[in-house]
Amino acid sequence: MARRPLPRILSNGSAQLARSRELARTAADSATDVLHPLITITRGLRRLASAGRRRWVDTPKDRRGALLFGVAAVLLAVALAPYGPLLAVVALMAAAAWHGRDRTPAVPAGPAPGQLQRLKSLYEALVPYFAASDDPEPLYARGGDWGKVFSEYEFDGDGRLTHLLISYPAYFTDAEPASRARIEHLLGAKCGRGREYHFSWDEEANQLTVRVLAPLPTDIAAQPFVTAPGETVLGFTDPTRVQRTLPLTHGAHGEERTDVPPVVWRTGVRSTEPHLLAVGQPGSGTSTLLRSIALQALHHGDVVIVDGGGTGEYACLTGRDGVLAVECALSGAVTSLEWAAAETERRLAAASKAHQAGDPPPEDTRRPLWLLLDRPSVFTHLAAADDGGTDPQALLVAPLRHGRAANVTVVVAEQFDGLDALAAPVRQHTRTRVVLGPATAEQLEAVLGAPPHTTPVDQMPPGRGYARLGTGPVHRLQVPATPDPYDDATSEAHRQAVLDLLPPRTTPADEEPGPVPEAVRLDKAATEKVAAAAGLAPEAEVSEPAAPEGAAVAESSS
Ligand SMILES: Nc1ncnc2c1ncn2[C@@H]1O[C@H](COP(=O)(O)OP(=O)(O)OP(=O)(O)O)[C@@H](O)[C@H]1O
Repeated sequence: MARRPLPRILSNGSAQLARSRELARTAADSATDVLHPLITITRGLRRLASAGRRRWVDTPKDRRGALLFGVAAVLLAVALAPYGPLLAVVALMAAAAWHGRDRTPAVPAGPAPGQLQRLKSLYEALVPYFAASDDPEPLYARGGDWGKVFSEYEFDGDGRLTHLLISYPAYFTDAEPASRARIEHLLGAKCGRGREYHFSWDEEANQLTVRVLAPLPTDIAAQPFVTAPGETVLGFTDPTRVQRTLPLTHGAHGEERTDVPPVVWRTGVRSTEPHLLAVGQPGSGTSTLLRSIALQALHHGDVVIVDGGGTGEYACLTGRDGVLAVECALSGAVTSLEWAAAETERRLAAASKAHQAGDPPPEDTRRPLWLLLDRPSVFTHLAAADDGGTDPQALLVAPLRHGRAANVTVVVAEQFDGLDALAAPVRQHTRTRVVLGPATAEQLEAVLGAPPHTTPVDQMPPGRGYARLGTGPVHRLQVPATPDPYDDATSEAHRQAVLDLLPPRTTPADEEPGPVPEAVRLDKAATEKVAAAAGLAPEAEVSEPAAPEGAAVAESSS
């Protein structure tokens, strides 16, 4: 069957359209070239006129007459002078041309020579990772065109890259973490060490965006944070993934004000990750994080602290309103956690009775109770050494499992080498995770459950690390400086910031335990261990769970 020819408009209409568009564009370009001097002079006249108007408006009313007279005299002189009007017009045009010139700074045509060298070497470094020998049109090839793959780039004043958009071939295995990690490692090294980079992979468009992250602020001290009940600020992060900001003071004496994106952890009945595990090397700042959490928790709740480190880092909290116990010894830890387990069950039973009766949960089940455990693995080892000794972690099962409904929150801080000693329920129920201080990629992934999207930094300041709430994104984190105010090395401003946040003391002055020298504390722990080994009864016994409000301070650190 013979094919009917396509209608004319369909066969060559679009070609004609394109040709006319091209003609119109050329005509417009030529017109712009011809009219350019006219456009410049018009713009200049407009600018001169508006400058004259401004001058007139700025002149005080009593001097306007003199100004008008001056202008009229000049005009008269010009009009009477030979060739005056002609010279005046020429001068005016020259002034207009000068003022009307285009003042937008010329955009550099491309990168400076040093920057070009960096881009070229980065391209060459990526070739082995992104090239395939059987690709007929390779994006990456030795001596290839870097301009095709780096569509956006920015440099800082020192000529180092701060932003880069990289295109890569579709066959690159960007869904595999190992492949991504190789590229991220290479880019981190080639773009300059000592800075942190954020990588954002767009698998659909086959593009990778690299951004340099500004360092997180390290001079933010503990302070009252503007949060709702049930919210705890773990620290501060980048604005990339967190939209909310907190108004804060910072600087050596808290003299500056700033808005910083926080990592906010929600606890309580509606929380999906009601317990927290913080891990780090010794000295990485996990105790500081626990202290920061305790100071925030004390606004609305009660706190029990179990300190396996035994260095008295929580002594400042002893005897304060809402602090039910600060335990540094195994027997005290067991006693307090037995009480906490019983209290959790009591709260559950009371709440369920109220539900059945159609009443709201009783008031004494709603006040948040916080169990903060620093290095519980130490007590686990001590309990194992004591034949038949109770492991405090075993007492955490009820608070961990039912804490959400009973308003009981468990926070555990542990060092990397003590992670193996953590009980299964602790690992299973602590779904908010924090890693502070230096950590390998494997350690980060093991604790957080996902790798961070940023390169590790060479020098980790104390309190710096990563946080992940449940299955959410991994955030960079800087914990607010919340030092032990009894530590001599603490700066006066930070010490005062913590002292200002401490609740008033509830223990009478003569019973106040006060800060205890480390040697005494350790002696006591050792004595108890021996006593327990000899089958002696623990020194403090709490059989009934006391009501949290106004509860006596269970003190084992004095
Ligand atoms: N967020 C922070 N900001 C400023 N300094 C911090 C921060 N966190 C910790 N530090 C400082 O780092 C040091 C160690 O902190 P911290 O005692 O909290 O670490 P740790 O992990 O508990 O170590 P350890 O278990 O050995 O005591 C302290 O001198 C503390 O002041």
